[in-house]
Amino acid sequence: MIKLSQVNKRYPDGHQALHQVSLDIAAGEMVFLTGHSGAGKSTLLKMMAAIERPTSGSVLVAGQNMASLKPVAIPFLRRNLGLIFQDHKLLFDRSVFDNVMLPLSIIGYPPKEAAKRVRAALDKVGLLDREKALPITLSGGEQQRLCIARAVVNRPSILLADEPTGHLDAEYAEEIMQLFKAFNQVGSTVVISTHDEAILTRYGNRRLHLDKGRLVA
Ligand SMILES: Nc1ncnc2c1ncn2[C@@H]1O[C@H](COP(=O)(O)OP(=O)(O)OP(=O)(O)O)[C@@H](O)[C@H]1O
Repeated sequence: MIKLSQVNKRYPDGHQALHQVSLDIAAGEMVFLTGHSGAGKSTLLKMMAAIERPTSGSVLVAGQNMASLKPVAIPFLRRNLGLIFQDHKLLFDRSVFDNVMLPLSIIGYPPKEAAKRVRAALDKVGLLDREKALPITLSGGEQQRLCIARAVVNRPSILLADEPTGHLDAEYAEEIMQLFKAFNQVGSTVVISTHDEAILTRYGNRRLHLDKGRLVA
C-alpha cells in the first residue's frame, strides 16, 4: 500500500532529513514510526501525504508515485488519506461541527447522512457536546481530537498520524489509540509516529525506527 524506494530528502536549506529510506507497508497494516526528535519522522509522513516531495527515490502510495504526482491529482489522492499533522490547519472561523463536515461536503456527501457521520466522529473523540464551539475556544488537546475526528470522518483507507497523542492525557491517548486500532481492524492502513513508550509497549505493532534520517529497523 505504501512503498518507498531509496528515498532521499534534502530541504532547500541543504539539510538532508532522509537518507536512502526504503520501506514497505502492506494494505491493512498498522505500524509505528519511532526515532529521536529531528530523526525525520514528520518528513517521512509528509512524503506519504505529498506535502513534501522526495529529492530522489520513489514514494508509492496506493499505486501512485508521489514524486511525480501532478498538483491537480493531489486532492483526489487526499480523499483516501486521513491526515493528522501537528499544524492542525483547522478553520478557526467555523464551528467544530463544520470543521469535521468539510471533508464530507467536499466529496458531495448527502447532508443528512453526513451530519450523522460528523456526530459519530465527534462522539468518538469526546467532543459531541462542543459541536457549536469555535476551535479557538478549545484546549490544545481538544483541538488535536477535533483534528482526529476530521481525519477519520470519511473513513479513509490510509491514516497518517504525526504524534497524534502528543498533547493528550493518558486516558484520551488510549481512546484515540483504540479508535485507530478499530479503523485498522476494518481494513485501513495506519501509520503513527510516536515517542510514547507506554503505547509502543501496549500495542505490539511493527516499528519503523529512524535514526538521523536513516531507517535502522
Ligand atoms: N522545512 C524544513 N526546512 C529545513 N529543515 C527542515 C524542515 N523540516 C524539517 N527540517 C529538518 O529535518 C530534520 C527532520 O525533521 P522532522 O520534523 O522530520 O523530524 P521528527 O523526527 O518528526 O522530529 P520531532 O519528533 O521533533 O517532530 C530536522 O533536523 C529538522 O530540523
